[in-house]
Amino acid sequence: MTDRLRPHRLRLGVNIDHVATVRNARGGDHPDPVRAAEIVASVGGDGITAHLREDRRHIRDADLRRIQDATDLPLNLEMAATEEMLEIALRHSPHAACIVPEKREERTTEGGLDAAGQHNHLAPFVARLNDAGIRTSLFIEASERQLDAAHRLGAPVVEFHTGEYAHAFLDGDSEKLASELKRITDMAALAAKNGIEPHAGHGLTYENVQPIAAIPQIAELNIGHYLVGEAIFVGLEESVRKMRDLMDEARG
Ligand SMILES: CC(=O)[C@@H](O)[C@H](O)COP(=O)(O)O
Ligand SMILES: NCC(=O)COP(=O)(O)O
Repeated sequence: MTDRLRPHRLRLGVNIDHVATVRNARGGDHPDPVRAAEIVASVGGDGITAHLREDRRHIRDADLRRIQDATDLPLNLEMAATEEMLEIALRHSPHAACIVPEKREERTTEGGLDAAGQHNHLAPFVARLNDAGIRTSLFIEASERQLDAAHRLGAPVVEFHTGEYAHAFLDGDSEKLASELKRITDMAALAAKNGIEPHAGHGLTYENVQPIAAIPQIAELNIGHYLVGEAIFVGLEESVRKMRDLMDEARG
């Protein structure tokens, strides 16, 4: 059996946003995120993730169709819960859409979506994406309250924001790291028990990925900034391949 057909293989979605960040720095068309998507496909990545931010600071509208045309890999579109983004998602019909919180002035996605506090706002977005056959995911903190809200909203997938875990790792705060890992581990088990597929991502690196990858219920990791950063030194093929190997090693 080839690796990609293994029943419980942890999927790697590669977020190519920051290839577009570098492109946009000079306003031209190099480096092209489409070329990155093709490389990800050639080295066994399982999906492409792209966050079309409202301010278009990296991925732009035209990139989406070009990515979809260039590879057969499933596209996971990260999007804010706005009418504009919903219309774009419905028009492009990606394999998956992950609803993320978005603040115009933030440097990156700072926390999880408040699915519990925004139930009434989010419900029509989840319903319309689900109705269109797009696998809807909510990018939430690993907490019982948010997971329960995702369940009530009818989201088939959640992605746990691993930013706090990644910060604790960087800070060398072993107590916080252990409690973040426990929180994600416990919530992954609860999600799976409730029939929700748990994913994880944000701030994952070669150094911190394995404890997260080892959580048995987690079906997919979405990793971007670090892989693109490493690619500057070793190339995207090599950075994706090494991440893949580390994930496989963690799963045993
Ligand atoms: C939601 C999320 O975590 C990703 O979108 C990722 O962080 C890349 O985009 P930004 O760097 O713009 O947040
Ligand atoms: N949803 C998380 C993601 O797509 C990638 O986050 P990062 O690795 O760029 O921090």
